[in-house]
Order: sequence, then structure tokens, then C-alpha cells
Amino acid sequence: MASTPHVEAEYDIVIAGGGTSAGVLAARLSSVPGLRILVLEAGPPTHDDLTLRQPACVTAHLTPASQTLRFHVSEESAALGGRRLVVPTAACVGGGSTVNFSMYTRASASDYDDWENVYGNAGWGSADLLPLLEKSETYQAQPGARTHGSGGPLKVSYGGHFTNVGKDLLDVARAYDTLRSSKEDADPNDLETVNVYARWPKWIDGDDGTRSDVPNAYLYPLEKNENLTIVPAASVVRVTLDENQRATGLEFVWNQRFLPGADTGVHKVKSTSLVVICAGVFGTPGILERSGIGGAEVLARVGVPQRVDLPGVGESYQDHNGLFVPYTAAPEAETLDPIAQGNAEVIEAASSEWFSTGKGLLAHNSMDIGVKLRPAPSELDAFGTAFRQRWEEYFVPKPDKPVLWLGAFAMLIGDPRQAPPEKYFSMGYFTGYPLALGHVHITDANNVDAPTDFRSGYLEDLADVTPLVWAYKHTRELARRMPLFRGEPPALHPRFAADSPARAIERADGAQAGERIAYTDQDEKAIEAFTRERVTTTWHSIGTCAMKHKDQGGVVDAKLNVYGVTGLKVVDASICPGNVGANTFSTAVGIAEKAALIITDELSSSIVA
Ligand SMILES: Cc1cc2nc3c(=O)[nH]c(=O)nc-3n(C[C@H](O)[C@H](O)[C@H](O)COP(=O)(O)OP(=O)(O)OC[C@H]3O[C@@H](n4cnc5c(N)ncnc54)[C@H](O)[C@@H]3O)c2cc1C
Repeated sequence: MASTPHVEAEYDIVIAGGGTSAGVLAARLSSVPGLRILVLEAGPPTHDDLTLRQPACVTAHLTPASQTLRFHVSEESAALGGRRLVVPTAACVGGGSTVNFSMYTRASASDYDDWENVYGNAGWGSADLLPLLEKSETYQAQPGARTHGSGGPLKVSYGGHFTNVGKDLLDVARAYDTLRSSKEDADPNDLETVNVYARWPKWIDGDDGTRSDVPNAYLYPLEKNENLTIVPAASVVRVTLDENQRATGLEFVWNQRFLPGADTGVHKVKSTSLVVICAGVFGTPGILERSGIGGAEVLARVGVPQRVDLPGVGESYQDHNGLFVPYTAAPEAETLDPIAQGNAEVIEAASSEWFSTGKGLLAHNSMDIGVKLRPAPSELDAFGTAFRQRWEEYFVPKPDKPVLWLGAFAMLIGDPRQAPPEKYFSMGYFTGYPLALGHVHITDANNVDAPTDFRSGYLEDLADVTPLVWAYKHTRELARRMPLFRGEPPALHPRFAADSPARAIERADGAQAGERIAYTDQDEKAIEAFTRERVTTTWHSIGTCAMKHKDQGGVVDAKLNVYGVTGLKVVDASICPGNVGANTFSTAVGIAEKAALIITDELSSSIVA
């Protein structure tokens, strides 16, 4: 970026953060005639970056030197074998929509119904949100499919290719996992379906093979709208409040990383109607706490005078607990590894196909087949005694909630330095509703780049661990039966005893069609230790400014107003009061579509709180 962008002194609505929810919200609000909207985004612009337009290049942005992500490092955790968890979050115009894995996964109807009925948020049930999810999308994967949209800005397709890795998994699941069904054209994203292995859609435009993200779908078509101003490289420090606890605007600083040489002062911008915070699960609580809105102890620790006592800010952090376990694949496997490894010949061929047809592996995210999985009665014991109570109380009454999501990724997911440059497929699995919670708080009163006080909560409850142990064993049976299977890199699998029948098969000529693997108690312990040592974020953080009653730790009410303040709303994934058993992008879009309706309604009746 060359020079400091121009920011007027005053707008009607000022928005902190320019990611997924902010983009959807700003675009929808900009259709209100005369309403002047400003979006301040801490990260860089993403307009012309081809590695963001080509979905397969996603991993290039997950490196420590990334310009588009920020890395949050948790405190050490005994539940993770003494490790710290590293959670990357988006930090660029477009936010998660622009850097995510493009997996199209929708929540279960009961997830949103819980938001309405369990957490007391009228208007947030599945009957309210489904029409908004439909409005946001054009479902190219199966045009006309029930519960999907046909005229919305975001395009959803199966991507540019159906990999032989995906086809292998579908065939094997059909033959091996007879407790569930396998159907290429089933719809696991209709908010109801579970226990069907099916082809997985992607947030990829089926016509040109580009990532369908919020800037390209919602914002750039409106670039000529003079009432909408998007300013990158502007980090919001805090919300300004008047003596009546009304939000009056934002204070921000230029992000020197993208604007080197810009002045280092704090700038102010006023709002005449409303301040909205859309800075995501880590950013939003930070802005509130630097504004003096939060728990007394947290604010005292960093020396911020308290303006509003709101102990829920930054609490109830949740994600999905996931593992990606790699298996060596045959040379003929269609995987993204050669692209991730920088193989010039493969990249040139894939580029030429992508540019001329919008198809091929560059128009892909490596994930073709997955399942939202619930245990059958005969499997429950194997899910562990620690999980039984959770099953009875939480899952039995809600038959649409998956305990696990699992599927095959046609590439090595993880640090490429951990294995030789071959071809791999990774069996990925995550729990949909982990019990243990964490927190996210600031460590400095003013510095927007200061490290986060972050506790992940991961695997602190044994009921969150035992389903993952089961999933390792289940996905391993599937992987070994796939014709493309060529081995299990021992260093990336549990440390089984050298004489255990469960030990890794380092090299294989093809599928292993024998009996199911028998695990000893010692093997089970090795899988649990492996689970704790290798569990990772699935990038699905939620919940740190929850929409629920204040006395239950809530931060916003059902109209998204921050308790104790007027003229201030939160609109992003941090408001989720309970988890969704799915990747979270679709939910963030739904939240923003709903917020746009709430705000336009309030503007038209001039009662913005
Ligand atoms: C690497 C990765 C892969 C993912 N893969 C998938 C997937 O395949 N499918 C799926 O459904 N979901 C996926 N997700 C999750 C999904 O993208 C997010 O849940 C969703 O985008 C969250 O939207 P949001 O609006 O809450 O936050 P974001 O989109 O993250 O937007 C928050 C924005 O606020 C900005 N910000 C933060 N602090 C400040 C500040 N102080 N001042 C100004 N700006 C600030 C950030 O830079 C960011 O751009 C993935 C996420 C990541 C990071």
C-alpha cells in the first residue's frame, strides 16, 4: 500500500474489522440510500492476490510469515502434553472468507434452535436463519436442491475436479462402514442429514474456479457506491463512549506493517448512528476490553478503567478439536501436494487448465468426501465411558447433531517439513461440540498487536478425548482399505510398541484388506497420548462475546446490542452462544445477514439502541 487512505471525520455507521461478517453487513447496509458506512480493517487489501483467488493455494497463507493471518498462541496445557496451541485467524480484507479452506458445511437445525430456545434469543432459530443462508448463496453443486439458494452472491460448487482420493474413500466407506450409508449425491448440508458419506461442496465458483469470498461476492460489485468506504491497514484500538455510555465512534492506528512510515498517532472517527464490531473471535473482545467493557479483574490487570462491567467478554472460547492424520498415497493419487511443494511442472499444467477452463486441482480444496457422524448403538461403548453421559444428555435428544465430522483431504495437511515430498492423503476428523471452554483476553491497554492471553480449553474434559481416539481408529480402517494407500508415516502416527500388531505399516503396495486392527490397552494409551500431542485448531473459533443473558455470561442481546452501552453492536462469529457442529463460515454469513435485517429495521424506525 502506498499512502495513508483518506478517512472522513464522521460516518453514519462505523464498522471495526473488515472480514466475513463485516463485508456481508456493509454490503447489505449500503443499499440503504444515503447511509454512509466506514469499514476499518487491520489487515492488507486482498484485491489482486492470485494465491487467494485460486482455492488450492490456501496453504501458502498458513506459514509463519503470512501477511493475511495472525497467530494466537495459547498458554501451556497439561491436557495437550504440555503444548501450546497455535490458532491462526484471518487478518486481511475479506477475513476468513478470503483465507479459509472453502469447505461448505452448514450447521444442524437444532444448533440454531438452541440459540433461540436454550439461550433465549428470539428470532435466531433455524426457521429464521435458513432463509438467510439461502439468500446468501447460489448452490451450483445441485441446482434447485431443497434448502439451498439460487440467486445469492456466494457460489457453491463441488470444485474443479473429483479426486480419485475422494472416490476411493466413498467406495471403501460403502463397503466397510455398513452402519452408515454412502451416497455421492446425498446432501449432508440440509441442516438435518447425518451418517451419510457424501460428496462435499466448496465455496468455489463452479464457472471460473475462483474462491467465492465475501469481498468478491458482496463488496467489489459495489465499489462504485460512494456511501461505502473500506479502509485497510487500520487497526481499531477502542470504541469511544460518551458520559451516557453511548458509543460515539472508534479510535484507530495505522498498521505499520502495511503502511510503513505512516504516522503512529491515534485517530478518531465518529458515528452518527451506530458502531459495529466485527473483528472476529479474538479481535472483538480485545476492542471491547480496551474500551473498558469487560470483567473487572481482566481490566484491572492491564490498567484499563472499567466503563461497563461485563465479565462474559472474552470468555466461553470454543473451537472444534481436530486431527489430520497423514497416509502415504500412490503416485497416481490426485493430490494437492505437488502444488504445495512448488512442483513447477505440475503448477504450470494446473495453471493453464485453471486459466482456460476454471477447472482442475487449482479449483479445489483437497476435500471431496466427508460425513457428519453419530455413533450407532453398537459403537457407543467404543466411544468411551467418559462420553456416555454427554451422549445421553446432549446428543440423544437432538438426532441431527453429529458427534464428529470426518473425511479425506487429498494432501498432507500440516507442516510439509514433517514428511518427505511425496503424495499423501490426510484423514481429518473433529468433534462438533467439545465441552471444555477457554478464554481470550488482552494483555495490554493500548497495543493492538500485543499477544493474546489465550486459554484454549482443548481436551480438558475426557469426554472430548475419547471420540477422537475412536475416530483415529475408524479413519485408519478406512484409509488402509483405500486402493491408493501406500503406508503410514510412523512419526506421524501414535507410538505403538514395536511388537504391537497395531504398529504402523511404513510401506505398502496397496490396500490392506485384512481384519480390523486389534488394539491392546497400551495401544489405546498411545492413541490418547497421540491425540493430546497432535490435536489442532480447525480454525472454527466462536463464542467469546456470546449472545445470551448477561447473568449467564452473555455480552450481547438478541438484537446484538452490547449490554450496558447504547449504539454498539457485535456482528461476527464471537456471538455464537453455543457451538455449531460444522465449519463456521456459513454461520458467520448467516449472522451478518440477520444483523443487516435487524439494523435496517431499526434504522427505518429510528430506534438504533
Ligand atoms: C485458515 C482458516 C481456514 C478455515 N477454513 C474454513 C472452511 O473451510 N470452511 C468454513 O466454513 N470455515 C472455515 N474457517 C472459519 C471461517 O472462515 C470463520 O469462522 C469466519 O470467516 C469468521 O468470520 P468473522 O466475521 O467472525 O471473522 P473474520 O472473517 O476473521 O473477520 C475478522 C476481521 O477483523 C479484523 N480485525 C481484528 N481485529 C481488528 C482490529 N483491532 N481492528 C481492525 N480490524 C480487526 C481481522 O483482521 C479480520 O479481517 C476457516 C478459518 C481460517 C482462519
